[in-house]
Amino acid sequence: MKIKVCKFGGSSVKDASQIKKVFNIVKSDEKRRVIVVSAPGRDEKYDEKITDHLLNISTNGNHFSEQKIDISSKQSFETIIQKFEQLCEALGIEKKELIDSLIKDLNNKTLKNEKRDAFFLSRGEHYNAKLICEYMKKNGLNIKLMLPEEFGFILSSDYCDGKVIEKTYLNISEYFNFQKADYYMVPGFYGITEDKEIAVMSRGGSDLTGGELAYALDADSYENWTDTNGVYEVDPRVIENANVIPRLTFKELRLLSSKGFNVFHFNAMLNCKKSKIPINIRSTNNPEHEGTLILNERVPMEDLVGIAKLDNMAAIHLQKDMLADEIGFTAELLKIFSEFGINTYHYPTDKDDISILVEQEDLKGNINNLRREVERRLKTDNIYVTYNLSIITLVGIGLKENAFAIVDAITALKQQNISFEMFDMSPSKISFHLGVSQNVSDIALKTLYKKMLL
Ligand SMILES: Nc1ncnc2c1ncn2[C@@H]1O[C@H](COP(=O)(O)OP(=O)(O)O)[C@@H](O)[C@H]1O
Ligand SMILES: N[C@@H](CC(=O)OP(=O)(O)O)C(=O)O
Repeated sequence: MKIKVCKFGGSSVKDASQIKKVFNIVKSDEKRRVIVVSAPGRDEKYDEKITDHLLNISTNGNHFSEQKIDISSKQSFETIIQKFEQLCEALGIEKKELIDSLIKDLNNKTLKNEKRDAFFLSRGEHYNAKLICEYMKKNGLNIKLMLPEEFGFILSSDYCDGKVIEKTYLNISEYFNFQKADYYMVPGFYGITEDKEIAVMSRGGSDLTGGELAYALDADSYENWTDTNGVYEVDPRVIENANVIPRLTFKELRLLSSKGFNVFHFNAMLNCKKSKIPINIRSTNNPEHEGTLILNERVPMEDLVGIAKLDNMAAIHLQKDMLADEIGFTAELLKIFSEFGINTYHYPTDKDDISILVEQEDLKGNINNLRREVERRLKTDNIYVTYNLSIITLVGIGLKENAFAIVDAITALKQQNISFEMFDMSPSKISFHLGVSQNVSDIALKTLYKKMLL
């Protein structure tokens, strides 16, 4: 029997009643054998994720104070202990050993800088998996806890942005052999470096753990359980009552999730795509719903499947006469951005101009030096920046056959008097991007949704 790997996100394991739902979901399909869990997410009482509280302790309160959130490191410590105590009590788990060990970890004084952050960040998944595994065992499941540090989920030494190392796949296929247990429980998000130190992947990284396990075990499918019925045509926080997209290709979801659909970590699907393992995004709160199925291919019934929006972007405009004739100009420009560690999104260009779209946050404290460096190396005539932009991305493999869809989009915006700052079509012709001022971005999204998807 081919098994299913199931990842339950923070919202699915945030409290005892959610964990009970997880247990029922696991039991209701005999293929669901490998369970990946996140740290507890936000709940009715706590506005911040346990993972953020952990980072707040590691950084001595800086993590929240930088975001102007008034929670001290001591308060984070108390919140975490309270959360795990409550979980143990509500699930009937013996708490002393787990809480003592958690307190010991949270008092760690030996690790420094990134290694310390990574270790603290990982503790939410570590203890939540222990606890949920205990609960499932107590309720009759023959389940074994598989810790990344024990079976060898090996990451590169970028402690807070670790990348999976090839050896991990061999380790998984060797250890997950179902000889001593029927089910395996794995904490997501973290792994261990070759030097045996804890590292984490990027935020949202439990999705990655699930994707890598599904790939290494050649799973039947990878189920990603969250708090929405699937992937909606537009962000449900901006537009209520949008439809769930039943089927999407990997490419479509990758484009949408890199442009604002943060329902799923877009790197988590790379290997599943390679092995044609379908990903099913489903709701723990509504397991009857079939959710969204992500596949290698699908036959498009429509032009457009989804519209994503990415806020807090900035465009850096550069002008220089005949820059397009200078071989290597764009390459050198992008090199400068990469030297500053700034990720670039789009770069519409013309004979004398080029604009580079970046995340606004990345310019903080960098912009003056960046400007000087560009002027020095590329002798530009003028550089200016437009802040507070939003990128609206329209995606669908059907668009390839109907590029005129863009006419409908622009007409709809014109009728609402919404002008746009930038337009760009992807080379694959399955997505196009519109840059609008952020203060009209919600209304622009609603307008496009009504015209093109409703
Ligand atoms: N198009 C979309 N479809 C579904 N959810 C979306 C979309 N865009 C953004 N989201 C957000 O993604 C959230 C789920 O992701 P996340 O909070 O990481 O879940 P989890 O806790 O399960 O890992 C949803 O609650 C929703 O607010
Ligand atoms: N807990 C980690 C990893 C993760 O994947 O979480 P979630 O499933 O809640 O997105 C984070 O907050 O980044």
